[in-house]
Amino acid sequence: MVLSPVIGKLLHKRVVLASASPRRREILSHAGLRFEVVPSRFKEKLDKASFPTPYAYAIETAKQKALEVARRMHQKDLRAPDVVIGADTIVTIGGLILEKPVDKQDAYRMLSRLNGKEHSVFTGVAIVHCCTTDAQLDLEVSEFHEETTVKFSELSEELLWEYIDSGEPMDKAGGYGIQALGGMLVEHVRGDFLNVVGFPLNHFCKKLVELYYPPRREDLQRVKHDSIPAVDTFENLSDVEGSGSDPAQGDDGGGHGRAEAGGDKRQGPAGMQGTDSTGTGESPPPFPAGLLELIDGFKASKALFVACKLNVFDVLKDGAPLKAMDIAGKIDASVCGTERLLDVCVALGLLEKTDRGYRNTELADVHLASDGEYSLHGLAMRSNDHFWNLFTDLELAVREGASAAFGRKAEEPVQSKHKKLQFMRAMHGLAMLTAHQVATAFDLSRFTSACDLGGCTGALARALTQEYPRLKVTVFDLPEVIEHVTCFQPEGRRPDWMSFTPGDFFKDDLPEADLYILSRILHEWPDDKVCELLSRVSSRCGGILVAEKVLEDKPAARGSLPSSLNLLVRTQGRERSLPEYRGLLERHGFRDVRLAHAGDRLDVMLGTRASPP
Ligand SMILES: O=c1[nH]cc([C@@H]2O[C@H](COP(=O)(O)OP(=O)(O)OP(=O)(O)O)[C@@H](O)[C@H]2O)c(=O)[nH]1
Repeated sequence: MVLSPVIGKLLHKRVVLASASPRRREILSHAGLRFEVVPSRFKEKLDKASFPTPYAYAIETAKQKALEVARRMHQKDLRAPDVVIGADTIVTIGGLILEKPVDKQDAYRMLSRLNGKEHSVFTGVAIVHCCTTDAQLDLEVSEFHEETTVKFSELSEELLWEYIDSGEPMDKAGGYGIQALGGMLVEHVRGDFLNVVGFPLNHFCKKLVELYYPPRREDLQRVKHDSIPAVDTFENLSDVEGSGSDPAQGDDGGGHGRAEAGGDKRQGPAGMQGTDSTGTGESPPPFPAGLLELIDGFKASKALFVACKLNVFDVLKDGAPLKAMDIAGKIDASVCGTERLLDVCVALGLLEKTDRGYRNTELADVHLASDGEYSLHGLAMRSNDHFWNLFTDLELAVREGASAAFGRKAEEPVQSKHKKLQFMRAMHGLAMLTAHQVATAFDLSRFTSACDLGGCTGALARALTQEYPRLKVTVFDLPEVIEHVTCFQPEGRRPDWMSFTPGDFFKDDLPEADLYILSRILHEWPDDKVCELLSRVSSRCGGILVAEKVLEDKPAARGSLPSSLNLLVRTQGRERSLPEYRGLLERHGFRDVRLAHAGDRLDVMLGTRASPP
């Protein structure tokens, strides 16, 4: 039985499910779809940091899975199937993406993170239409994602381990299977259940409707865009030639008068099948959803900045949900404006809306309230107050080059106390997120003293002293920075085991150290200044630890692009590749320069030299 008429549209096509997931196979075959299964060989190793959202990552992975199968099948038979379906399911919590656990400990880490909390499950789906002409493969990809929110009960350690020992978590995103034993861990689900299991069937059908029945212009006014047509709207939808009852063929078999001259044939994705759904003789291109999202991206950023500036996430932190009117009162803003801003924050995944009002998502609680240990509120504020304006000069910076733009409106002298603190908060938020990974990227136990040049609030220095209790660490930064470091220390006072020394690393004497650290410093400067700084440290130490996002050989990863433009509008510096960093370090006597990844946003290089006599 085929309940959904759009599934019927695929019945006479050669459909391939590019997935090894038994759940996806089951969901689609229960829906009446006939297909072959060809598991994808695509390695799920895309750089998560290079995607603007977790779902963009899931969509891209789904797409690559499907494309790999389409291309492989085409190569083998010189004929690809008509349609290849790929999917990828991920779990996100607190900004982290969880996939399938690699072992029991990993499953334990995942389930402990989810324990007692709410998280999101995203499935990205790609529907690839293939067309082979003269042995040439032409592919058209349609993609979408679905989000479902799942809340776990508070679970005991014993129960978690019992569940892990059942073996169920191992091949499941986030380490649980909601359809089986894992269902017992779940308190509630908001959204499509099957999406959690691995395939958002409902959205898939809507997408097929969009692809196979693009609305005619006159219908646009009366058909709600995203609804699945009722079964009686498209009766007898067989693709069999001469069936005579496809409404697209223009007879009256339930076709509801769609037979006008030049009417749409509604056979599938317009681009692939030359369908004329506009009546103008030209096929409309695929809907450029990603591009539109990009065009609107600045509005999303600004909404986030304004919500931070108005302290929306502070008002809602750890508290009961509040209605728009109450929030408006607390942030001193209009009710209608506040409500719109709150709804946008819901759409962006920063807030949740329930019958009782709005509340922070975990992401907002951890990163957007101003007082958390891992708060990025300072970074959002600096982006709003400083980078936003600088980016209005991007065109000029591109036309004239960094050196011409630099100095005109570039880096502001960090003048007022407010600005200084905002700068430090932004740096502190970023450093806190990566400090542990930078500190542990290499074994530094052979060094006895370290100096973090431009170490700002000492976030990295603190992580180093925690990792190497015998390491004596000095933070060296400008006097106007050192003046304010105390308020960033957890105990509200400077710790005894670290020292802070004020100075300018281009001009003043540097503290003696065995290891010099330059974290996010070198990219701020052009090569001549980098050389000046490296020659100041090279003769005095046994090693150098440099933390930067290293440009890869392939076209720049998306994650490093905004930073690269940031440097263009703001400084004369630039991001560099590993050979470039290696060249600079080797020129100053550092040998054996090694690279380690410290998470998605930062890489660490360690270079050593024979200790000075
Ligand atoms: O509650 C549940 N949550 C998730 C699952 C299953 O988890 C996996 C997710 O992994 P992925 O999307 O990478 O898919 P694979 O299994 O590796 O198959 P592919 O060949 O398509 O890459 C998926 O199987 C979900 O069904 C679950 O069962 N319950």
